[in-house]
Amino acid sequence: MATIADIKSALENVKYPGFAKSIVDFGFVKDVQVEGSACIITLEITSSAPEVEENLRKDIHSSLVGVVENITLNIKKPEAPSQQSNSVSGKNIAPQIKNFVMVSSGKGGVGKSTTTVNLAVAAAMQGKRVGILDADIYGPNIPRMMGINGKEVEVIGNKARPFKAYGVDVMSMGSLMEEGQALIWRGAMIMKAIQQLLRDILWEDLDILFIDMPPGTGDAQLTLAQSVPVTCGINVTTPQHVALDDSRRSLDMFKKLHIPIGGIIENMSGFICPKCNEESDIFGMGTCNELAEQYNTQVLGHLPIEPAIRQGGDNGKPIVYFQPESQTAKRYMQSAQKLIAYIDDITGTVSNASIQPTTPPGVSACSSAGASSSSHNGGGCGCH
Ligand SMILES: Nc1ncnc2c1ncn2[C@@H]1O[C@H](COP(=O)(O)OP(=O)(O)OP(=O)(O)O)[C@@H](O)[C@H]1O
Repeated sequence: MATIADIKSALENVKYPGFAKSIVDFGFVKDVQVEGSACIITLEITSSAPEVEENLRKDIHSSLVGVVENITLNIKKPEAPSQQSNSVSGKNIAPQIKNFVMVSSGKGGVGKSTTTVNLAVAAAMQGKRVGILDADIYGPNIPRMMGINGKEVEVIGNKARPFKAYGVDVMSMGSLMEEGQALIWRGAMIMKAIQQLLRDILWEDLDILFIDMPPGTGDAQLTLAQSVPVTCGINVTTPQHVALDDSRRSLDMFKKLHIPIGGIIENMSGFICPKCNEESDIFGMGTCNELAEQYNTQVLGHLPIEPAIRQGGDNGKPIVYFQPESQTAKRYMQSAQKLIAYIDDITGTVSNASIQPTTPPGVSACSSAGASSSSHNGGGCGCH
C-alpha cells in the first residue's frame, strides 16, 4: 500500500509545464492524503491557463501508475484575468523596442557574446538604434567586451539607465550584480530577472535589442519568448560536428517557441594568421551550410579565429569598431546587414502568442502574487 512519502516521491518527477523544476520543488503540492488504495492530492498553482492544468493532470496520473490507483486531484488556480493590457498580458513588456533578436548557442564558449557585441556595434554603425541586453546570468561577459566593466549603474527612481558604448545602449546582469557574487539561479528567479531586465531598465526607442542568452535551452529562453515577441533568433556555433549537434537543440528550441530563425553564425571558422594574413582550416569550415539548409535558414557569416577578435573582447574594444578595415570587421558588417534585411522582411509577422502567457509578468512560478506585486524588492517571488 502506498504511503504519503511514496506519492510525494513520485510527484517529484512531475515538472511544472515550461520549467525544469518539479511541482514539489516549487511548493505547489499542498496536501496529500491516503486511504487504502485511494489518495487525494491538493495542488495550488499560479497559472490560470487551462493547458497548464491539463498537462499537470496527465503527468501526475502517469507518474502515479503502479503507486496508487484511485486518484482525486484538486487543483486550485488563480482566476483568469478578465482583461489584460498589452503590458500585463506578457505579449510585449518593452513596447518601445521594435525588434528583439535572441542570440543563442547550444553550448558555452563558442563566441556568443563576442558575436552579440560585434553584430550590435555593426548594426549601430549602419544607422540603427541598437541595444544589448546581457541576459547571460551565468557568465555575463558583455560589460568587459563593451568596455563598461566596473562602471556604476545610474539609478533613476526605481529604474536603471543603460550604459552607452560605441553607439549602443547596454545593460547586463553583470553590472547589476556585485562583482564576484555567485548566484544559484532557479527557474522562478531567472524568470523574474529576465523580466526586470526588460521592464525596469530605461530602454529608449530602439530598432533592435540584441539579447545575449545563457548557453543552452532553458527557463531564460522560455521566459523571454513569453515576455516579448522575439523577432528572430540567431544561433552561434563553431564548425565541429559535436558543436553542430548542440546547435540543433538550440534551433529546435526556436521552432518550439515559434521564433523565426534569422540565421547561423559560424564562428572560429578557419584561422587568419596575423603575420601573413593567410586563412587556414582548423575546426572545419562551412559545415554550417548544411545545417542552415536543414532549418531553412541562412548562414549570416563565417568568422575566423583571429587573435584580434579575442583581444578586442578582453580590452573592451570590439574589432568591428576599432579595425573596420580588417577582413573580420567586414564580415561582421555583412552579417549585420543580412540580419537587418531579414528583420525588415519579416517585420510585423512575428507572433509568439501561442506560447504565452502562462503566467503574467511579475508572477513567478513559485508565487501567487499578481502582476502588481512585481517590484525591485522582490515582491512576488516566493523563493527568497
Ligand atoms: N572568432 C574568434 N577568434 C578568436 N577568439 C574568439 C573568437 N570568438 C570568440 N573568441 C574568444 O573566445 C572566448 C569565448 O568567447 P565568448 O565569451 O564570446 O563565448 P560565449 O559563447 O559567449 O561563452 P559563454 O558561454 O561563457 O557565455 C573569449 O575569450 C573570446 O574573446
